Amino acid sequence: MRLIPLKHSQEIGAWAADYIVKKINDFNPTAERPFVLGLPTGSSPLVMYQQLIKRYQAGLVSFKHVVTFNMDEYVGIPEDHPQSYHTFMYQNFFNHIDINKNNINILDGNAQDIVKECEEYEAKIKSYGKIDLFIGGVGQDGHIAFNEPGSSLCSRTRIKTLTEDTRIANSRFFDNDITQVPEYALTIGVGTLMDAKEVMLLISGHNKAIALQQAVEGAVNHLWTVSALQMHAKSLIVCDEPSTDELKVKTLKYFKQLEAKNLEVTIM
Ligand SMILES: N[C@@H]1[C@@H](O)[C@H](O)[C@@H](COP(=O)(O)O)O[C@@H]1O
Repeated sequence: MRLIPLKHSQEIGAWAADYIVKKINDFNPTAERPFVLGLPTGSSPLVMYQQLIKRYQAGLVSFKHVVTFNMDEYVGIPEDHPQSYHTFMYQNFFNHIDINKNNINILDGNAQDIVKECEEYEAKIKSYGKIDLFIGGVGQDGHIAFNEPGSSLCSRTRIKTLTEDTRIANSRFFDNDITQVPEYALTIGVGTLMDAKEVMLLISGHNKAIALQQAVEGAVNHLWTVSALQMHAKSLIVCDEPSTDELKVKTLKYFKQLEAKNLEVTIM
């Protein structure tokens, strides 16, 4: 695992955007060989999307040959609901870049046959081989996508019941009214995420400090599904200072030293 400790949350978005742009450009995607990107919603990736749009507008990157798979979607709210993840993605990203609409994949939370919907999502991901880079955030309780505490660390795309904690946290987007927050969501599984070639998480704010601590210093544990990343061959966490409040001083120093060394190698 690589940990990139930055000072402010704004820096996370710029760092992540630069990383993604480099990955896409190095890959040099074509229609026959697209770059496959896994994407999250939430407040954590917002600056990253803004920065990606800026880089697209500046001609630094094209999404023409990029295929995307979103992590999750609420069940039971219309696709055009202001808080659906469909709406979020189009408003904050897809409407502003040159992505081919046929290359966008988001789970349908209103599918008649949920099991089929989830199986087809998994099959579609597999049809591309592997997701090249999956980006995510983390919930305060350590969930990735909507893999709530106790989710199997081998889980695949399926329906999940949202915990009270998650519904309270997400009620800020629903007039602070928990009764408006859906009770279920479709989500990729921890196993689906782990299959990606690379995973990058964006973590900011003091309210995520325990989740980050569990991700980096805790034992691999289904109660903190984010900790599964310790078993991933190529994972990366980009975080800000407040989110590192629960890490040991020694841990933080160690990762900072590693990054300083990385920089030295790059400069040389
Ligand atoms: N399903 C999403 C997660 O994918 C996201 O990581 C989490 C944190 O969101 P935020 O970045 O707004 O704190 O919220 C939701 O639960």
